[in-house]
Amino acid sequence: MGILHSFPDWIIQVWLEQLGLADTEKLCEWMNQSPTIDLRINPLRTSIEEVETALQSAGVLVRRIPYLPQALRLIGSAGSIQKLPGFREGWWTVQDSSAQLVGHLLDPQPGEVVIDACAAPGGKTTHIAELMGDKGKIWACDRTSSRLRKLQENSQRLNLQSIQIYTGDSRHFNQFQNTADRVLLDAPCSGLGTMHRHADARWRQTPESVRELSVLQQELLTHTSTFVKAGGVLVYATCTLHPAENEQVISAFLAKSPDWQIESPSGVELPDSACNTPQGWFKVWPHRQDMDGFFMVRLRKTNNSE
Ligand SMILES: C[S@@+](CC[C@H](N)C(=O)[O-])C[C@H]1O[C@@H](n2cnc3c(N)ncnc32)[C@H](O)[C@@H]1O
Repeated sequence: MGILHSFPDWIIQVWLEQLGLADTEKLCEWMNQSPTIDLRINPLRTSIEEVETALQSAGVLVRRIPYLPQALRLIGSAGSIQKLPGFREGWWTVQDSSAQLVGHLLDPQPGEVVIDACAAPGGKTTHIAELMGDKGKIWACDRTSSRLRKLQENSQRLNLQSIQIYTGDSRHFNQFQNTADRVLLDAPCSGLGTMHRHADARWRQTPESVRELSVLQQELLTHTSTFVKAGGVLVYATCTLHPAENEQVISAFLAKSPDWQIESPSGVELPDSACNTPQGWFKVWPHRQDMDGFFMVRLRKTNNSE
């Protein structure tokens, strides 16, 4: 039981209800390990083979990651990330594997209009641009301008042209109604799936802050869903493992939105045990997949909706 005490009781309770004791202990052990560093290769600038060779020549060990043909995991200490070969050239971005899965679930196509409603600092926006071959239009919205500056820097470093930035609250944008082929809502959340990356994160949130986040998430989902054209797609994602911010947000939305349904992805590979929810949403438990905790679901607006 010792390892459980390194997390607040209410968080342990949330996990015990979903996992049982033995699995919760494994999750806590995983969350107490040092975080791994994954790279997402920018295929518009280089190839995974070229990055592997450059890193190995600099003495950095890497391995490939199942399910993700453009991803590498750094093995052991790599020193300063920004000094590694290929960083300044825009060959790659640091992004955990589970966050990379979100872009694949969205599955954006060249020439489409995509709205990234909570975009900064742009890990997923830049992935979307790469997946679209930098062809099409991506509206990157966020209410935090300091984080949007980071997004601007990242897209310049990666030499991406298709991203247009909007500062503001995505619950109040009115100019995007029925304009997007796809919307990504990577919602603000309690971050219970990434606590190993932020030393203070496990103490920062409370049950009350989770309740407030859940309300914000539902408001964001309700409004940003209106951005999607009939027949289009919305992916909702968080890096938390709290049902009140995930399953319950989606269930509440679907209950009042008859023109929306969950869609199982085709042509997208996700780790098996993360795919296996009967409801169709994906939950990445870190200790099972060896990647950050994530929740993601693809929703489709039916063709006959306005
Ligand atoms: C999980 S982070 C997004 C991470 C980003 N998608 C990425 O992959 O780099 C959530 C973001 O939501 C933004 N945010 C929170 N509330 C918002 C709102 N009402 N409207 C727009 N952005 C919001 C925060 O500023 C934060 O940047």
